[in-house]
Amino acid sequence: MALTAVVRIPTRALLRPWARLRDSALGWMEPVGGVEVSTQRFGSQRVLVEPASAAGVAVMTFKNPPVNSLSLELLTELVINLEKLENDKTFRGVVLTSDCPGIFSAGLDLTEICGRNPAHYAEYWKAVQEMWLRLYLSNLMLVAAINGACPAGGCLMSLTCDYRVMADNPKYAIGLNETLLGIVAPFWFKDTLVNTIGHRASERALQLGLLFPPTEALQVGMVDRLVPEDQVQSTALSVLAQWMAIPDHARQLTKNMMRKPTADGLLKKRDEDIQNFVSFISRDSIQKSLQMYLAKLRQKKG
Ligand SMILES: CCCC/C=C\CC(=O)SCCNC(=O)CCNC(=O)[C@H](O)C(C)(C)COP(=O)(O)OP(=O)(O)OC[C@H]1O[C@@H](n2cnc3c(N)ncnc32)[C@H](O)[C@@H]1OP(=O)(O)O
Repeated sequence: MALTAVVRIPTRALLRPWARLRDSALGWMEPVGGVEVSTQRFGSQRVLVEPASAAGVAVMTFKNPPVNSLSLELLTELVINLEKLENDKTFRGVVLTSDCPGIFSAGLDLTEICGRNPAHYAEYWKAVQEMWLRLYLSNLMLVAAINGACPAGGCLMSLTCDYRVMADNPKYAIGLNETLLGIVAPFWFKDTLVNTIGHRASERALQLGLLFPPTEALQVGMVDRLVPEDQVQSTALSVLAQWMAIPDHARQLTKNMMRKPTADGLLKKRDEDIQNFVSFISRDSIQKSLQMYLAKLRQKKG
């Protein structure tokens, strides 16, 4: 990895993220225009990737202030950087964490699913699906270092990891709170939760839109370990060190055996899932609910 070189990601690809993904897969780069990305950190504007001091480990830090909402850009950069890590065979494990104080991720960016047109909803949902599929089926060992609030899509992202370490701060909460917004978590969100905490606990958590404080999240199995806030990342790294002792091929095949049936559920009907999302989110009643929720969030300060 070069230490100082700067590469440029083409502006057109930022505007058309799927073109950019394809271009990235082909190793295509444009020499002029676009966004500067330092290969020193391997990352991009909203997703920093730094090699950890332990060999084979990287830390992926989300930096999309103020709340790390999962905008189209963040989702795209996440997938691109994950792909780069997977292609670079020196990396075996990644810690996912946040640069936004007190917030891991606020979940889906509500401005992406509110007041836009059907084509945008379809493009956005495809990006959400892609994020989930890539993380959920990743051959890398993924550990979430949850250093703040972790609702909805943020929780989903952490649930794709192999292990979750959360800051033991009662101000933070984690869960799939979609029903509180008047929306319904899709079947693959539900499946991911069921695979983590079981059917009965998921049924209750999903219907009530529960956001669990850390102690309850640990009890229900939504996170694996609580530590003081300043030890979240170091603990995640030491967990990874333990997982690294397992031979990769055996662990990867096992992970795939456990997760593939769930991922196949979406892979078999991606287009149908996009259509369902677009028609659901475009309903007037749903748009009204989302607008009211956003307005409440914005009023909090006033
Ligand atoms: C079929 C549909 C399926 C959909 C599936 C998935 C659902 C989702 O993921 S929807 C998103 C659900 N997310 C939430 O409910 C979290 C909402 N946010 C919060 O609870 C708080 O913001 C949070 C605890 C994360 C942080 O609190 P604070 O530190 O107090 O920050 P503020 O609340 O003041 O927020 C700052 C700023 O950010 C805007 N914001 C917050 N969340 C989002 C979001 N998810 N998307 C877009 N924007 C968000 C908030 O409105 C504030 O904006 P300004 O007022 O303009 O500064």
